[in-house]
Amino acid sequence: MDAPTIKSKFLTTNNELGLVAVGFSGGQCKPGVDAAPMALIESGLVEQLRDDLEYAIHYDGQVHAYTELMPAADPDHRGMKNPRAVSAVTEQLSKQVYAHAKEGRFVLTLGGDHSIAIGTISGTAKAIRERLGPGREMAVIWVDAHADINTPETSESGNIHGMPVAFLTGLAREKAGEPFGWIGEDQRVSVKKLVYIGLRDVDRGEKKILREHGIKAFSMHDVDRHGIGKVMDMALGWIGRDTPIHLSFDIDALDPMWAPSTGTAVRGGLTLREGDFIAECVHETGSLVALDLVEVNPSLEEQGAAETVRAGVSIVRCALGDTLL
Ligand SMILES: NC(=[NH2+])NCCC[C@H](N)C(=O)O
Ligand SMILES: [Mn+2]
Ligand SMILES: [Mn+2]
Repeated sequence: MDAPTIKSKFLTTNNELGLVAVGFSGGQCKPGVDAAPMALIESGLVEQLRDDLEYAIHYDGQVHAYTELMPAADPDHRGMKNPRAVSAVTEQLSKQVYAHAKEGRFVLTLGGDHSIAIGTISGTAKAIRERLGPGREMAVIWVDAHADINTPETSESGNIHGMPVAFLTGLAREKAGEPFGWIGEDQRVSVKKLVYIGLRDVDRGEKKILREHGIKAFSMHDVDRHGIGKVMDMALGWIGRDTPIHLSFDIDALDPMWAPSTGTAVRGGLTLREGDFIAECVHETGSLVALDLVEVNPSLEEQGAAETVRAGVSIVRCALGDTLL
């Protein structure tokens, strides 16, 4: 197979990829999502990226569980569960992702629950700001059944995987000394540069936030009305050309028919092809600088675990330039 021709114009090295495997589940309550990176890697993802898609892969060979960072005690804070654990993991992950992005590598992070995006997006946002200079902001495409934009106060669950976007946009903030006080201005992204695709289970408080801040969101209703092709044109049009893109893909954006093994499955989702198509379109922009794949939980719906892993591998391949022909 020929090497893919489009790789990101924002990377200094056109085929180098930093891979971070994050075996962390503390942003929600169900064990098992920490096993996803190993399951994805065991299914041959790394070899496929190296041999089929011709990336030079920088990977430390570890699934990070960050056990050395786990606090002895972690009482709730502003209603958040495991705040210090999630904070410690995401702060460390942010440095790892930043180090890859700073070298001009594409950064692929395999989660883990979606709280880890606090680490990944803060890391790329900082590196991109430094590399492109002031005034150049990164965009985020968040593909998910959920908006994950609860503040600690609006959240009904206290699970931090439902809050990463609030911390990353500064809608939720903490002071120095509080768990998420480490997130600095240079690590945040603008609500104007955020686009959602696939939403269908958004909490009441989140809907209010989306409305009040004019956040661009394409729900499943929009996908049904316009088709995924038009939705992608609109989503990418909103972001504009020449803006680096971080794609954060929650596998629960897909319908449980294709991805049943995930902690908060919601019916009425994207088909496998629609998910792959989103990833293909984002790749085609030539602006993709990082990808997260999160919320695969091989221990749930064991019948469907292999299929869910396969769906995850497919999304990653498409985002990294795999083509059908
Ligand atoms: N990353 C996810 N799967 N998030 C699900 C979030 C569900 C719900 N909105 C909450 O705040 O708890
Ligand atoms: Mn979700
Ligand atoms: Mn999510």
